[in-house]
Amino acid sequence: MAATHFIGLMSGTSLDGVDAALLGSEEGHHELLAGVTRPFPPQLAKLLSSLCRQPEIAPDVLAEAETAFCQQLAEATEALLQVAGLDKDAVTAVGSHGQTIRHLPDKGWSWQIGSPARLACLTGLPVVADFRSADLARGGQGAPLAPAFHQAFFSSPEETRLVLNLGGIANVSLLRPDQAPIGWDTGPANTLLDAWHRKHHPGAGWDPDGQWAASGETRAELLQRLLDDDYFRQAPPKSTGPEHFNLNWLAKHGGRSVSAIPAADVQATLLELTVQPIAAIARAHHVDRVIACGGGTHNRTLMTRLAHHLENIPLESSKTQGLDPDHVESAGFAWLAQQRWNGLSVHLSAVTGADGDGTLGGLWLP
Ligand SMILES: Nc1ncnc2c1ncn2[C@@H]1O[C@H](COP(=O)(O)OP(=O)(O)OP(=O)(O)O)[C@@H](O)[C@H]1O
Ligand SMILES: CC(=O)N[C@H]1[C@@H]2OC[C@@H](O2)[C@@H](O)[C@@H]1O[C@H](C)C(=O)O
Repeated sequence: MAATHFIGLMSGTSLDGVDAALLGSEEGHHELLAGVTRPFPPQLAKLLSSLCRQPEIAPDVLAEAETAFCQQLAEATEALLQVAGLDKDAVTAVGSHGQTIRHLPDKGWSWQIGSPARLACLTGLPVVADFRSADLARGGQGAPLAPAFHQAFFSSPEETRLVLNLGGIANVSLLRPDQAPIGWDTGPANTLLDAWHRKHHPGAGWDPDGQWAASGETRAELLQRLLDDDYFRQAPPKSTGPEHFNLNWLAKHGGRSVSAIPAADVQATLLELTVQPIAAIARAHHVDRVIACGGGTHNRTLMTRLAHHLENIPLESSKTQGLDPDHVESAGFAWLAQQRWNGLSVHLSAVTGADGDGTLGGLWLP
């Protein structure tokens, strides 16, 4: 069978830009052939961030953001093809996640912008998009979707593996030999760390290498207050987003100590809030290995603290398995596009709690 090429586009909850991946597949074997990350122009990042936070959204502002966002998706596709040295005729389709503006699965919906029809027109390529709606319509959370791809790419017949995405939100996939994957969002990964850092270092996107967090001291009482949120206790299926974990949440759950202690101590405590629930999951499921991806893998303090809490469980970057940690999510949407193109069901109901499995996403032709 000849090799096929699918492109995946993802821009996540961190609102840092578009990740694009080119996935080559041949006889069930998948390979990341190229990946690019294009930061959003600052104006667009600001606009998207306000849409994600504002309780009310004006249609004109939304349309403006969506149009500019689609342009970024098309430019990322173009840049990817150039880096890969591939003619677009060799690409079967583009899988486009879109930008999540709201994720409220308990109300039965999750909303991603990024008009697939416009993108198909701009790129001249078929586009597969709207990956979450069918699962939500079947009563599922509509997230996380990555566990199916993680199973296809990272599973082992001998080992129980935990694949961990450290984006704005953290999500895990538990891959056990000969079993369907399960997975869920564990809570915040970088979203609170970024927001708290930005509040105290205006203009700086994130805490480089977690240096500020490393300069602070974890406050056990504050950590316990934050861990008392029901989300951490809730059994899967579950998914979340910055709609829940944001600075208002921190103020509400942290109480007076958030403003009374040094800001660096709050950052150190938020870092523990990210790593401790994840490590507890890995230990409880006796996993043989944790494979990490997402931007948080670049935060050395976060990775060091996670390794500490994992005790003797090996922690490695997805790079050691042949997949750049910055392109796992986008590669996942290339893979999901391939499943949809081939009319294949994606087995995610054990993850999302949907009534059953089925195809995910719709198809837009140029
Ligand atoms: N050098 C670094 N030091 C510290 N943090 C970093 C570094 N590089 C990236 N990050 C973190 O990674 C985040 C981006 O991660 P990523 O692109 O995986 O998130 P996302 O895909 O937008 O989120 P999600 O997976 O929730 O949708 C940044 O916002 C930042 O917090
Ligand atoms: C609604 C939404 O955009 N959710 C994202 C977010 O980012 C990480 C986590 O929360 C995960 O649930 C999901 O993304 C990945 C790609 C997923 O669906 O698996």
